[in-house]
Amino acid sequence: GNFAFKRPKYPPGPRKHWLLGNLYDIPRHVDWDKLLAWKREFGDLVYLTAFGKSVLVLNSHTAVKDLLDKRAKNFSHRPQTVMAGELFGLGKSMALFEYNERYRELRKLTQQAFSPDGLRKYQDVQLDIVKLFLDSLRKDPNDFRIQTRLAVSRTILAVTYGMPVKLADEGYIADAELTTKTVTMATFPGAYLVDLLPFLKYLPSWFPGAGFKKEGEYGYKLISKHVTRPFNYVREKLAEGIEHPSFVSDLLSGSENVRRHNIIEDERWLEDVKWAAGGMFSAGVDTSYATILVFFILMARHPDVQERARAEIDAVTGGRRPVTSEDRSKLPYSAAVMKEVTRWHVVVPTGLFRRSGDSEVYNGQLIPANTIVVPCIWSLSQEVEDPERFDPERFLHDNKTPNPYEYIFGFGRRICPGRYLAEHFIFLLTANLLTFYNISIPKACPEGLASPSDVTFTRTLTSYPEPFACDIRPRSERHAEDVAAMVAD
Ligand code: HEM
Repeated sequence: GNFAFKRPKYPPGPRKHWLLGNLYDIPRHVDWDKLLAWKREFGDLVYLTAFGKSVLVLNSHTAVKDLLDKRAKNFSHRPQTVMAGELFGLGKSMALFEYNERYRELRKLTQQAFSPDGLRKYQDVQLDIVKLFLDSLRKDPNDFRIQTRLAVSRTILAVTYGMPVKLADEGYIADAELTTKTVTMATFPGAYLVDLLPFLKYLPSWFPGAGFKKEGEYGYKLISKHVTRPFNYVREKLAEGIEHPSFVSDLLSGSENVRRHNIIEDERWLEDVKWAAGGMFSAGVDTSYATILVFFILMARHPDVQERARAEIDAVTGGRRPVTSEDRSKLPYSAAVMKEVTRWHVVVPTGLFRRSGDSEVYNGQLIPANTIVVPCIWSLSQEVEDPERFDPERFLHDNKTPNPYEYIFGFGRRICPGRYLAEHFIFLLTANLLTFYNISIPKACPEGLASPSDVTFTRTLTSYPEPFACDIRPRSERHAEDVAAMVAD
């Protein structure tokens, strides 16, 4: 036979321009409509190339499982981006860390610290933060977006660094916000020209057009400070013999693994833990915040769902005390609501991109080395009946509907380590919100704010609703008093 001359077959994709390849097909925004159109046209795998770079979009549960789970060894790398990874120094953060032995050690300990067991010790502080949140809505309900973000930020800082709420508010959150903004801008591949043309990084920063280098230097300083300051806070406390439970103190002092390997004072280990911790804020705040905002929107739009969830909660708690972690297993309808919220609008629609290490043949098709792999979580979320309908019922009777918690957090060895924390805190905040407040569509929206009934979503790596208004009122005078009393003592 002539099999020796067979040319490799690449997965299907949009037709390529003779010179530019798919340059103009590669979306500049996270465009889920286009991704879905490709899925309809080309199927589970969609392949694009431009300038010797290749991109593979994965559109089905099977494709994701086959490549990211079963062939994890080859598909757990991240793309290397010059701006974020090199110039900003973010290559040291967990989300961009090179997939190697050092990463795996760090990952293992991180997963222990953020496991349901490891997180139990933060239940009280999370509830305290939720109470402050509820109280803030009593005082100024129109501030709900800022207050949501604040509650999530406080939680991440409390769990990562053991930082008390007051200190977090005064010293750290503003800093962290600025840093997150800078990081976000730099992490969408193609956001900066230097990521397409990496040799540009060798230009001196005074060179015309090399503004990105100045930006890089500015970003690097900003990020280092943001990462170092709270880390030093924990180390100082540890040196004074004060140990607030936290992710960092777990990794620096508590873990048996660390003691066994005698790496506590290893400079490199300190550096790794510092950057792993530093990345939690930008990875955890945006995503959790966006999810809670989607919850507000869907509750305003679906008063019947809201009422039913509330009735379920009241039946368990009596409706006068805050919902706690222990109540969670007794609230199946509320759990279905949260699943459907996360499915209905996937806040990380394209997942975090991966990269293939070596070339690989899958179902007879060639995936070259260094291909950027996009696990299209949005596509997975649409594999249900009538995907645009918001319907928590689909998780109650029909257990054939895939559980969103098994895909919205990513896959395999790089799956989101913060998933249990996110799930738990979002449950606590939303269940308590329903216990004490009614959420509805406002009669009129202030200038510049959309209504929950027609709000649109940003087409960014983490996708949020555009600014919107919501009508949020205590269920009764009595509920308002209960909230006030909760924070008084
Ligand atoms: C609703 C909330 C959240 C969603 C939807 C979410 C989603 C994701 C996704 C899709 C990934 C990519 C995983 C992959 O490559 O397959 C990821 C990674 C990551 N997430 Fe989350 N996340 C959330 C909350 C959090 C929180 C609260 C934290 C921290 C406390 C966190 C920390 C991280 C980190 C460090 C990574 C990088 C993991 C690695 O590359 O090893 N996330 N997340």
